[in-house]
Amino acid sequence: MNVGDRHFRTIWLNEDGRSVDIIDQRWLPHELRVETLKSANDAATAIRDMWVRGAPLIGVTAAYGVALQMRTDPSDVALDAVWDTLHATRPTAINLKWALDEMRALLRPLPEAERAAAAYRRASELADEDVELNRGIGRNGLALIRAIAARKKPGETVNILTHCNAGWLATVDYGTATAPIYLALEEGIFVHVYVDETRPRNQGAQLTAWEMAGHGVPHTLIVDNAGGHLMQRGAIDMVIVGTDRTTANGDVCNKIGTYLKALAAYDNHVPFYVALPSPTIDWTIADGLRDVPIEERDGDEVSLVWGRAPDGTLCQVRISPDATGAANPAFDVTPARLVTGLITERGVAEASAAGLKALFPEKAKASAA
Ligand SMILES: CSC[C@H]1O[C@H](OP(=O)(O)O)[C@H](O)[C@@H]1O
Repeated sequence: MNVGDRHFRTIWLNEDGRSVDIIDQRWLPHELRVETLKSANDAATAIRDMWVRGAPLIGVTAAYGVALQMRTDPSDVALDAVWDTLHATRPTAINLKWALDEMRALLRPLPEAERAAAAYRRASELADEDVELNRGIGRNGLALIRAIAARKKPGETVNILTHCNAGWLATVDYGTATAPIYLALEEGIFVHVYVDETRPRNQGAQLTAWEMAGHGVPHTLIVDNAGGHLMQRGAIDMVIVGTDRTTANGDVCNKIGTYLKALAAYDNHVPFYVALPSPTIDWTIADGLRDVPIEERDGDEVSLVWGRAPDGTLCQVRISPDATGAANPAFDVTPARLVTGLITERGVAEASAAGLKALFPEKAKASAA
């Protein structure tokens, strides 16, 4: 997306043709910092410590991490070791394993001398494919926004709530939940986005709000607990969120707090959509509550908050007593029954095994549902 007059992706090959540049998202919205990953371990750190985050972007970063390793040591042992190292960084987003499996399946049969070039090529392809998948999600989600706009009076706004950041910063470009919003704005539809701050790391307040402001999308930051209140008062026309792993029967794992939004939407008859590229579907599991691993992150992410001090410096402040420990589950699971539809690159699927198989028939045999 454009940042000022410069187009950015979230990750790209450095001009040296070997290292990999990323936007280090920890410092947004206050500073746009680019970091250079020079090794697979750098890529692992960037994923684990959330310099980059978001399921599709995690996958592409891991793919480049494999390429960085193949340039250093293209052996089978190194290939397996880097798969293990990168896979261990974060447990929930299925795109991580999907990308690592893609890379290993490609590289294993190749002579070692050919592996580095093939790995960089494939990582670049995965990045480009992500952009195209998101464009497809955008087109399919746009139709839903158009339909809501058509039921409104001329000039009335379509009010959309989103949780966390499933924007271009969570992918290589365009985003998943935000792709339809960007297209709606470009089409002249009056859209407005309520942005959940999304505690504890505030991906909404820091990242989604930054994206919306940068792209000129009218938006309002709200605390996570305000969404139900707004839905009760008819202020929300639809909810669009992303996902880190959706099961074969449509259970949706996403940032903590998503389930509560889905409950409020269900109770207030607000359409609740989930935007996802097909690599985010885990066809091997059906029961999300039972089978999706939920990442438990450091409690300090709850107790400490980053921000800009009055003197302009970035700092962390503690918001709870030193003696108070904090629990920090990073994701929750929304049962398929609460999901209105899954916006994919191939169309909008019912959140069910049948709905997903109808759009992805080639996955039917592999489906656990
Ligand atoms: C398009 S995937 C975005 C997804 O990833 C976020 O999690 P995190 O920031 O911890 O990587 C969040 O669940 C978003 O919905």
